[in-house]
Amino acid sequence: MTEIKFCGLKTGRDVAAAVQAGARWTGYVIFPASPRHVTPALAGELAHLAQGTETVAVMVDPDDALLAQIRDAMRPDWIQLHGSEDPRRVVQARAYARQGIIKSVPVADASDLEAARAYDRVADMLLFDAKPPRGASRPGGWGETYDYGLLKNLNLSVPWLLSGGLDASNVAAAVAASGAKAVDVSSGIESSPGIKDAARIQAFADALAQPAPGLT
Ligand SMILES: O=C(O)c1ccccc1NCC(=O)[C@H](O)[C@H](O)COP(=O)(O)O
Repeated sequence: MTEIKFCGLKTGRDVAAAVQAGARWTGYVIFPASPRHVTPALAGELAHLAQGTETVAVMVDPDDALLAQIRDAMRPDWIQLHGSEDPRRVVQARAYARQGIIKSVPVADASDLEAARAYDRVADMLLFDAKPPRGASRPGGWGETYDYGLLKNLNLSVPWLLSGGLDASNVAAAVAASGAKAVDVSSGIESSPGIKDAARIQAFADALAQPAPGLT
């Protein structure tokens, strides 16, 4: 079974839909420039509703004060570092999460995968995401795709998630191409930036329950 992280949840309704669809992880973006931004206090309330899921605080180069704020308000299972945090900073941030750190790695071509090696065994999980468009105001959540097959046969010691431009129409093929055991999605389950759609959330989960196109 492919595990799912539904990311960028902002309302109790979003959380209920993600739980109903069988989310393993629910993600909350704490980054004011994002259309998915929630305050630490709201992230705490939503995480409380997300019973049965592992909660993820998604942050971009957070300082210690913000990490402490999110720890106290939300007590996240995971902190996803989605900025330019180096391996040393990943180790420091670990103290603020109950289970560990997910480090994002932006991918456009094969050379980008080398960067992931520096975080293997340093982060507890990796998340391979598309590189944001040039000049972007935030590092994730753009619905950009890349060649998911680049991830096939990655030899890493830690688990990883496939992310970037996934939706119900392409996720099964992306899993087949990459060999991913877990996936992350945000804009592919929205009707417009920051507005989650319960039907798209369920359709995404349903797509993973079907055989990939071309496979029987
Ligand atoms: O989603 C955002 O707005 C965001 C802002 C700042 C940092 C990270 C952000 N998202 C991180 C995620 O984990 C997204 O799910 C990931 O980038 C994939 O997004 P999408 O291509 O839209 O599915």
